[in-house]
Amino acid sequence: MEMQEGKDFRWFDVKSVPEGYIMSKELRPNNLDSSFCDSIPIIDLENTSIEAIIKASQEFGFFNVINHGFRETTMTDAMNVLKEFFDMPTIDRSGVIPNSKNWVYINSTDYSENGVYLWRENLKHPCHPLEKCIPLWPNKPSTYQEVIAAYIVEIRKLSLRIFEMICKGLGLDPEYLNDMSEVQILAANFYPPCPDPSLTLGTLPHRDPSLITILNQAGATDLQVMKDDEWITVGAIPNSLVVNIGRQLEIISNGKLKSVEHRVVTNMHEARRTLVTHVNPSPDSIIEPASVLVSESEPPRFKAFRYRDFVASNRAFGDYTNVLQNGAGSES
Ligand SMILES: O=C(O)CCC(=O)C(=O)O
Ligand SMILES: [Fe+2]
Repeated sequence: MEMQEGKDFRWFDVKSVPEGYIMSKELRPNNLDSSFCDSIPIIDLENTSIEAIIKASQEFGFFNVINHGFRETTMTDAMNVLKEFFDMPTIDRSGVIPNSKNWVYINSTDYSENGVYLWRENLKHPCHPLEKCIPLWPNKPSTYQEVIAAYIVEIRKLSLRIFEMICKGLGLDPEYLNDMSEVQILAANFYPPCPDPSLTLGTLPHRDPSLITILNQAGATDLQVMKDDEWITVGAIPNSLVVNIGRQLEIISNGKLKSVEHRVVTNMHEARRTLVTHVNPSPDSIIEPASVLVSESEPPRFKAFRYRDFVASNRAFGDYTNVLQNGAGSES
């Protein structure tokens, strides 16, 4: 990071996209006007049916949840502390301690995919067991630990409600998913404005390695989901949370629920900040199609594996698997 005349210049303070950030032709979003749409289903949690959640999870793999029961301040405080974190001088954000049981802050040029940098900065840390993890999180801004802990507690409650409905809808024991899951990882992203969004990506197309992921995009757009071979943009609904089905839940449901590709594009005008919580199986759980969903006429479509092995062989958390998967609770 260069310091000139006392100002903390940052990588995105540029008039054109530096070469290192230009995606290959196949990955570039090119025309971003075509696909605006807010048609991922909206689930009003106080007034919904189990069928609506199952249908959304089958057709889109994504839904937008409103009336989720969060106190509004829990959401806004979390987004505010995130803004403060990413606005701090670079030196205060640098918490990368490879292979330690700690948090990682990834500047755009610390990490490249396919040799190209993503247009984002990223903070990740483990969240389970919560009490042990909290003191290891960033302590600048000074309210970070307290505010994010309150957010994680609410996310856990929400994930339990959603899991119970999904279990009922699939015909599983209502506790099936609750018993095997934890809010394990928080990923906070900062996507600054970009001078040419047709050339860059904030996040490459991927499917989540989680059971479900709960995303707070604070009313911003730029998240796109693959539907019928086209990218559709997830609309901005104030105070909503975006839920998506991860690969593990697709497998447990024997393919009934879909884990769908998504990506983040950039925009010229406004920074996007997101708080992403991955609700994952515990590392030693065995993932396989639930036995009640398998029969002679519906054979298992996936083989059983240990979640820990899935993470390792898919490099599911990139270069930081040790830090993130082992977390504070692990002996290893
Ligand atoms: O930041 C976002 O909007 C999405 C990030 C994402 O897809 C992920 O962390 O899995
Ligand atoms: Fe994702």
